Amino acid sequence: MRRPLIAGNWKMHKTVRETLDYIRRFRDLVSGVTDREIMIAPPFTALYAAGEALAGSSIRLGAQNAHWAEAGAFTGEISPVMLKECGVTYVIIGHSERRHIFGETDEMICKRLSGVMGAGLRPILCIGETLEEREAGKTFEVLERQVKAALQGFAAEDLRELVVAYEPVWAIGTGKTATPEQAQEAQAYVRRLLADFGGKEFAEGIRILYGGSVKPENISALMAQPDVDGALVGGASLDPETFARIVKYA
Ligand SMILES: O=C[C@H](O)COP(=O)(O)O
Repeated sequence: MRRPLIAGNWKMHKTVRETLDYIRRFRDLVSGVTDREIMIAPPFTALYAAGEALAGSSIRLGAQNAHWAEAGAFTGEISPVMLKECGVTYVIIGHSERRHIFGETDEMICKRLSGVMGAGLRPILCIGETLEEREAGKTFEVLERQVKAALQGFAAEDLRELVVAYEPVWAIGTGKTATPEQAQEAQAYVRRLLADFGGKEFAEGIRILYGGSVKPENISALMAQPDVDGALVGGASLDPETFARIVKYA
């Protein structure tokens, strides 16, 4: 049985002070929740303070990206070791905004994944097709390319902590959520790709999240799908009350 993971990706939102206010309210709102894992990923600048504010709580801290090296001449990048020091557990890798706005390639994403794994952190690998690719009937082809490229060179036994997030690009920040059936179809396919990579047992143990305009109103129907093991929530994770409602979906 895969334990659900409800993760909030704040993107480039919230100062340190706003992060601390949020955590104070959010901790109380989700204090009774034990049957699912919760994660928030504030911007880098707020991670250290967030890590301290989350001490003693079961809410996990996430980062929105990581470089593959421990240290070096990589202006503007943050290493997995630095994130670990802040109390980070999960790292989002290959988010569509990194791929499409900042030109991150499948090759870079594979290297970032390796840095994250090497530091003992848990990667959340984001994949997903654009609207154009979906309309051209290329969804499965894109997912296959992204999964294979990211996992190239890894052994399945090293990837037991991997989380995959299926985020159709057309559903991100658009208010246009994939239907539960669309999410299930794509995520069942991703699980088949994972089985091809590391065997059925490996694939059955990997959590696959859905991301793209998740809200309190649509989370339950998405979570009812057999291959939807959680959610990666953007906009609706910015308000603690709204995110707590998503976390507490029935
Ligand atoms: O990482 C989160 C996704 O990009 C979804 O964002 P959204 O919930 O604002 O559509």
